[in-house]
Amino acid sequence: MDIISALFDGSFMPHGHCLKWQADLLFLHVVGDTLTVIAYFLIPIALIQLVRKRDDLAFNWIFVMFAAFIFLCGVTHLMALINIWHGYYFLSGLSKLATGIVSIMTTVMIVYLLPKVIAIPSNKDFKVKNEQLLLVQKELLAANQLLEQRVEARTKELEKLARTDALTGVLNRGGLINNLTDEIDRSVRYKHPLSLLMIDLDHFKHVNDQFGHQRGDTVLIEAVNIVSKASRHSDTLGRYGGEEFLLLLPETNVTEAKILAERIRQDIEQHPFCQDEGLNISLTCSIGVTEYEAGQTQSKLLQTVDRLLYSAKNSGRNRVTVNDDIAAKNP
Ligand SMILES: Nc1nc2c(ncn2[C@@H]2O[C@H](COP(=O)(O)OP(=O)(O)OP(=O)(O)O)[C@@H](O)[C@H]2O)c(=O)[nH]1
Repeated sequence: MDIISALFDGSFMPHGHCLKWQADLLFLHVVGDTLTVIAYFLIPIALIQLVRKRDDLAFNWIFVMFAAFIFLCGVTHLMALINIWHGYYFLSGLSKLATGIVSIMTTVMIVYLLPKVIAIPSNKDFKVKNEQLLLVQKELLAANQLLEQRVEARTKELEKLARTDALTGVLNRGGLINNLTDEIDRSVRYKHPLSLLMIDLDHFKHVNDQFGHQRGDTVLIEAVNIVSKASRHSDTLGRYGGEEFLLLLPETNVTEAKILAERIRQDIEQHPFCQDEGLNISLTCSIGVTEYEAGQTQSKLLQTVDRLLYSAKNSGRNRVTVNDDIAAKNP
């Protein structure tokens, strides 16, 4: 109770006496302290507002301590203002003590925090880091594009491999069927002729039996070269089966196809196979020739050319058999 009444004991000599109640001095002190009090009470409000709105700020509790310190400074100035007319020096001393304690605590905390705050990256650091990251992102993007190009190229390569006959390098059966579908579509769309040759080496089994499987492989490769040389770039050659090949001839009618088939037959008949290995293997082939007819299905077309090939075989081999019905329409 005594402490409380001592605190609010304003009976001491007011500070105005020290200033001799001189108006200009009073004016200076009153205006100076009033402005300081207003500022020191407003700054903590702003700091508390900042902490409330930006709870992500690092070490934001130091702003609260700073707000308390400035508020107490404001109280001290307020007391100085009051003490011009009243003598509340205990209360004034108490406010100074509180300000001192909070100031010291804030100072200690600032000293403790200083290295940590200095270590926080500056805007300039962030800018540099950001530029580095953008550069890395650019490099990653370029690497990704390169990777995508390589994957695309590799995929194309693999797709090509999947459609290629490993021994002869021409299309395999799957690839041939794909191309035939496309060629039929083109032929239907543009009403252009499309012919088909099915070429089968005669008695090829004998080559294998007599000269070995490896030489048989060489014969197949050479036969492919002969057919490729005889045909156009726009023609498509593929291996349909073991020693059976299919040649697709776009923009070619059955009459023209027959001429080509005959040339291929002769080229194979006249070619000395396996010459590089010191041999001179003679071989003939049989060829079925037909032309795509409007409305015909792909399987019907293949059946027709297959039937013609076997007709050539049955007629004694080493010959070309043409679909006469169509040939009659293309004299
Ligand atoms: N070397 C080799 N031989 C193959 C390959 N594919 C199939 N053959 C052989 O080709 C031969 C085909 O024999 P056949 O179907 O009796 O036909 P062919 O002997 O040519 O008789 P025709 O067709 O009736 O004139 C078989 O001996 C198969 O082993 C291959 O990739 N390499």
